[in-house]
Amino acid sequence: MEDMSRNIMKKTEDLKKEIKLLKEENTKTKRNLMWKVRKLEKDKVLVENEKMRLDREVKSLRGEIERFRSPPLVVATITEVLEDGKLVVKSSTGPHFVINYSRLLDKKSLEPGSRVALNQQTFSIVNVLPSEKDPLISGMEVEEKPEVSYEQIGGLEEQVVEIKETVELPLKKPELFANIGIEPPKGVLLYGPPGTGKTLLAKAVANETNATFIKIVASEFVKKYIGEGARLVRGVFELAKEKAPSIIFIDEIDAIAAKRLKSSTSGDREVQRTLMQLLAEMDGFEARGDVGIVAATNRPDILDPALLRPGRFDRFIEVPIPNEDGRMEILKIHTRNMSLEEEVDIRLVASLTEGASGADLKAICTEAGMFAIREERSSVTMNDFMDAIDKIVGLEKEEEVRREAGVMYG
Ligand SMILES: Nc1ncnc2c1ncn2[C@@H]1O[C@H](COP(=O)(O)OP(=O)(O)OP(=O)(O)O)[C@@H](O)[C@H]1O
Repeated sequence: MEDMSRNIMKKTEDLKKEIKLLKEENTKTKRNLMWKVRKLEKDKVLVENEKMRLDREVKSLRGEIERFRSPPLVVATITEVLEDGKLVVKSSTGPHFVINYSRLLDKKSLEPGSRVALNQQTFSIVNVLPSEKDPLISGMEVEEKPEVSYEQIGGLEEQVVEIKETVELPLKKPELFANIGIEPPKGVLLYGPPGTGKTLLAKAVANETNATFIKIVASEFVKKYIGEGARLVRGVFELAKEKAPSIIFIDEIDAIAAKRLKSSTSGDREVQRTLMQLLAEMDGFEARGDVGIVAATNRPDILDPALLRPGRFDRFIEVPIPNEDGRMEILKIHTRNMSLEEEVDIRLVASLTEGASGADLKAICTEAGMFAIREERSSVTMNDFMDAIDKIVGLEKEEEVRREAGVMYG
């Protein structure tokens, strides 16, 4: 009896153990299954995302195919807007058409001169096109009366007097020259290192004479508009006459007016043609008229003497790197509106910046201001200026090393 009861107990024990094991196994399996379900759910989301992405790609490729399949559109220019909701357009292939247009189009953009794209079969307007950009305009800067006055130019008193006499006076009082019986200079050449204020001087003259300032960068012209230089020069002079009084400022003139080299590539010939056109334009107009011509270069030594003959650029004004007093004047101008700590000694900044151009000094002031802003201060300290000098002078040195192969002005 006792044996039996022990046996039963043992069996019960074993069964309990087995149940416990099974329970544990069950929990494990459950956990595994849950983990698998979660993973599958994650995979599902990934697959769904991927599907969405592929759907989008298919859609965009379909659009692309559609675009390739659609017939080309005809470009036309509106010549007349008729009263009954119709337009007369001149297609780029020649003929004129009278067409209807959708009321959904912005009526304001449909005016004579606007360019539109037409469906080849139905001749309905598919698109109003942006106006054609004249390459002449994108190669030049045109400013009606620039906002630069002589007070914003530091350390160039003599140059200001000279430019007033040679460019401003003939524009303002041509009769003075006529009475005395002399021709004022036609073109004035400003020469000196980069960033010394040549553009500023030309802009200030334009401001003083209420003239339109038309700036072209000769090197850009040669690079961007191959084969078009001469036409563009003509265009610039035409525009200057149209907008008169005006000042034409030709920056980096050496790019089109370097001494003629013996070897002549097609690029050289193109530059030659541009220069010839410039000379022809200068020869063809009245010095006492209302267009002033100012050119600038860092390399006066390489200019073609033909350009410097009387009646062309026959006045030269040197715009040098400022001396200490000049630097002081320029620093005063650029710190005029800055909030400075009392300790800031501009004279010391001027004495520590030997060799800096006006543009460098402006950069030093801006950088000093940036140091203060970065440290969330509301005024600039002497330390900020010292750090700024280090930074800008350091950059200059790097630049010098990079340029070391080129022969520079001075
Ligand atoms: N004499 C100066 N007085 C005050 N600011 C100056 C002076 N020179 C240069 N600057 C500052 O540097 C900037 C660049 O000068 P600017 O464009 O006149 O030089 P640039 O001689 O025409 O140079 P580049 O030969 O590179 O065309 C000016 O906008 C001005 O802020």
